[in-house]
Amino acid sequence: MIQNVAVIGAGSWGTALASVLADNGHQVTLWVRDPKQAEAITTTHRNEKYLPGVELSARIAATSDIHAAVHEKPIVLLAVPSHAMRQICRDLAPSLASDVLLIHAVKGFELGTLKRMSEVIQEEIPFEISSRLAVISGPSHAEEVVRRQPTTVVVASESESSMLRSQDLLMNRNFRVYTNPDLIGAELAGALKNIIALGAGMSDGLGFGDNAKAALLTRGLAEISRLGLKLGAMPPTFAGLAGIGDLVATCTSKHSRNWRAGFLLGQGKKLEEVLQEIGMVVEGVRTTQAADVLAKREDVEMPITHVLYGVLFEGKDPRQGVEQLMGRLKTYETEYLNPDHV
Ligand SMILES: NC(=O)C1=CN([C@@H]2O[C@H](COP(=O)(O)OP(=O)(O)OC[C@H]3O[C@@H](n4cnc5c(N)ncnc54)[C@H](OP(=O)(O)O)[C@@H]3O)[C@@H](O)[C@H]2O)C=CC1
Ligand SMILES: O=C(CO)COP(=O)(O)O
Repeated sequence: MIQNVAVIGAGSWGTALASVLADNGHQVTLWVRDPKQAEAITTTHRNEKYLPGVELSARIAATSDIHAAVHEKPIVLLAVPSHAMRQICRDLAPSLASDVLLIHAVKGFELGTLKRMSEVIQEEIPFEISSRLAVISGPSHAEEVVRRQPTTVVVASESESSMLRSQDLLMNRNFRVYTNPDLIGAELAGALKNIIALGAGMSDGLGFGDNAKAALLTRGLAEISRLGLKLGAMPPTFAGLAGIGDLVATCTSKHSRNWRAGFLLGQGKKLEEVLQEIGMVVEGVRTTQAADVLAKREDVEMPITHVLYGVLFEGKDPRQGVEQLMGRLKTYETEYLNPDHV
C-alpha cells in the first residue's frame, strides 16, 4: 500500500532512506531545518550539501516546517544525529498522530543520560509508542543506498507487527530488509561499531596493515558485544548485520565518516580540525565517551574504547595507545576459555 511518510533529517542518511521509500512508490515529506535547503531539494530534486550529484525522485518534497511534515502522517522515520534526537522529538510530538509508526535510523547514545535512542523517544512522545517503534540498523552507507547498490539491513522492534510493517515499507530489490526482535541489540550494535571504526581508521592513518585492522575488528567486536550483552542485547544480533556486518562496512569503507575521522587522527590531526574537515556527523566520538562511562558502570573490560577515549579527549598519542594495547597483561582469547570463568 502506498503511504505518506515523513522523514525527519535531510542529511545523507535521511535523504538516502527517503529515496528508498520513493523507489517503493511512497510519497515522502523530508524535513530539513534550513528553509533554503528545503526549497532547493524540492525544486532541483537534489541534496547537493549531503549527497552531491544524485538525482532524487519527484515523490520527495522537502519542508522546514516540522509540524506540517509529521501532521497526519501514519509513518515517521527519524534520521537525525543522536545529539539532536531529544529536542526533535519534543518539537514534533504535538503534531504526531497517536497511531503513528515511528522508525529511527540513528546510531548513537544520548551523552548525558547514556540512553539509547528508543529510550529517548519513549520519554518524549506523550503516548504509548513502544508497540509502534522500530529501529533500522546494519551495513548501509547512504552513498551506496542512494545509487541503488545492493544493501542489506535489519529492522528491529519489540512488536512483530511494527517490524513487519517496517520491512514491507522499505524492502525492495536493491534494499533487502531482515527482521530481528532484538531492538536493544540492534541499537547498541549500530552505535558501538562506530568506536571500532574510529580505531580502524586510526590504524590505517598510522600506516599499519591488514593484521592490525583484523585485530581491531575481532577484538573490537569482542568488547562491544561484551558491553552489549551486559546491557540486554541478544548474542546473535552482534553476529548479524547490525553487528559484524556493520562493523566490516564501517571499518573498511572510504564512505565511513568514523573511519575517516580515525584516519585523520592517526595522521596527527587534532579532533577539532578533523570534525571540521569532515563536516558531517561522526557519531563514534560521542559514543566513545558514552561507552567508556558505561564500561566502568557495568564493570566490562573495553581496552580499545578506553585507549580511543584517551586519544580523543586526553591528548594521548595514537602510537602510544597502540603500545598500550599491545602491552596489556597476558590473557585468554575469550573469558569462556579461562578455567576460572564462572
Ligand atoms: N550516512 C550514513 O550512511 C548512515 C548514517 N546513519 C546514522 O544516521 C544518523 C544521521 O546521520 P547522517 O544523515 O549521516 O548525518 P549528516 O551529517 O549527513 O546530516 C546531519 C543532518 O542532521 C541535521 N542536524 C544536525 N544537527 C542538528 C540539530 N541539532 N537539530 C536538527 N537537525 C540537525 C543536519 O542539518 P544541517 O545541514 O542544517 O546542519 C543534517 O540534515 C546518524 O546517527 C548516523 O550514524 C546510519 C546509517 C547510515
Ligand atoms: O553506519 C554507517 C553505515 O552503516 C555509516 O557510518 P559512518 O557514520 O561512519 O559514515
